[in-house]
Amino acid sequence: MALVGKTAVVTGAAMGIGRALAEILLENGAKVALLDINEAAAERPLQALEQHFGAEKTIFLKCDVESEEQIRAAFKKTVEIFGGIDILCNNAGVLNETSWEKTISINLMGVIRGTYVALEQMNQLSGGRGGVIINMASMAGIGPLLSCPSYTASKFGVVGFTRAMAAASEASGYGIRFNAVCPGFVQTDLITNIPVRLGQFSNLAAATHKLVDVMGTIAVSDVAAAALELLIDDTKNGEALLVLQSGATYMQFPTFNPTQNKPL
Ligand SMILES: NC(=O)C1=CN([C@@H]2O[C@H](COP(=O)(O)OP(=O)(O)OC[C@H]3O[C@@H](n4cnc5c(N)ncnc54)[C@H](O)[C@@H]3O)[C@@H](O)[C@H]2O)C=CC1
Ligand SMILES: CC/C=C\CC(=O)/C=C/C=C\C=C\C=C\[C@@H](O)[C@@H](O)C/C=C\CCC(=O)O
Repeated sequence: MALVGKTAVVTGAAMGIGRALAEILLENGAKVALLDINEAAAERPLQALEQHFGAEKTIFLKCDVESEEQIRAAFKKTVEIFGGIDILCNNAGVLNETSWEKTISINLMGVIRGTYVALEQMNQLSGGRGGVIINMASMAGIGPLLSCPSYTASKFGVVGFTRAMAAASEASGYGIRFNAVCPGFVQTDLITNIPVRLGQFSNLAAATHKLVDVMGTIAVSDVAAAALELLIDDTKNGEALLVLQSGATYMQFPTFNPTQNKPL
């Protein structure tokens, strides 16, 4: 799908990976609605994006992905201003093992809420234009991160939800592709103050820092570049793209033959 003239919604767009996603979408000619709970944090990045790409190409909408009402209002405003939605990047997420409910509500349920509200606008079966939805998972959605069990659960859920939605969409004719991005450690605020973020698992902070040292970190631009391939390539549906310092790799998952109930 060519991005020129398309409309994208990015959640958690005020900083980090979400801001990088917004930038690469704008660089490729899309209009972008930047959604975030943190309006103050979005102010300066938005000014910079407006100066570079033009104010007519971007809007910021305050939105808490824990609220279906706020998501629906933001999507409605986006359609009013830009005429429709072609792309959704469910990116907002937190790392907070002290409050596992919050982690699940934002990281997993926020992706599900955003997807289901977006279907009301994007699904070709209900008059939408179709398009593509990218869900920001993590390498911790491919393999468990011992110091972050609830975060890991949220990201495994994002990968599973994405792959199931991709299959449902293809079988039903939604005209929407669904793909997950699974980065390793990325240089953002989310991986600062790790011990505080680990809550009852803070005893595993040293092991986590060691993993960061061994695996290294990547830049937000590396994640955005990997996501771009999933946005543009119309053959990509149901993928989980692992993004590490060594590059991006499409994960292979076992397929089961229900009649034999064992991996093929
Ligand atoms: N930083 C990393 O190492 C990795 C991050 N990820 C994922 O990437 C996504 C983005 O994370 P980062 O850019 O690293 O973090 P970040 O902390 O830099 O940015 C997260 C953004 O989401 C926003 N946000 C938080 N809760 C929200 C809510 N309820 N509603 C709306 N917006 C909300 C924040 O205000 C912030 O602007 C997250 O889903 C995270 O789990 C995945 C793999 C690695
Ligand atoms: C402390 C920072 C936490 C959250 C940010 C985030 O999402 C970073 C995740 C980065 C790495 C996660 C690594 C998990 C590693 C273990 O699960 C190992 O079992 C390896 C996992 C998968 C290997 C993938 C493959 O098959 O090659």
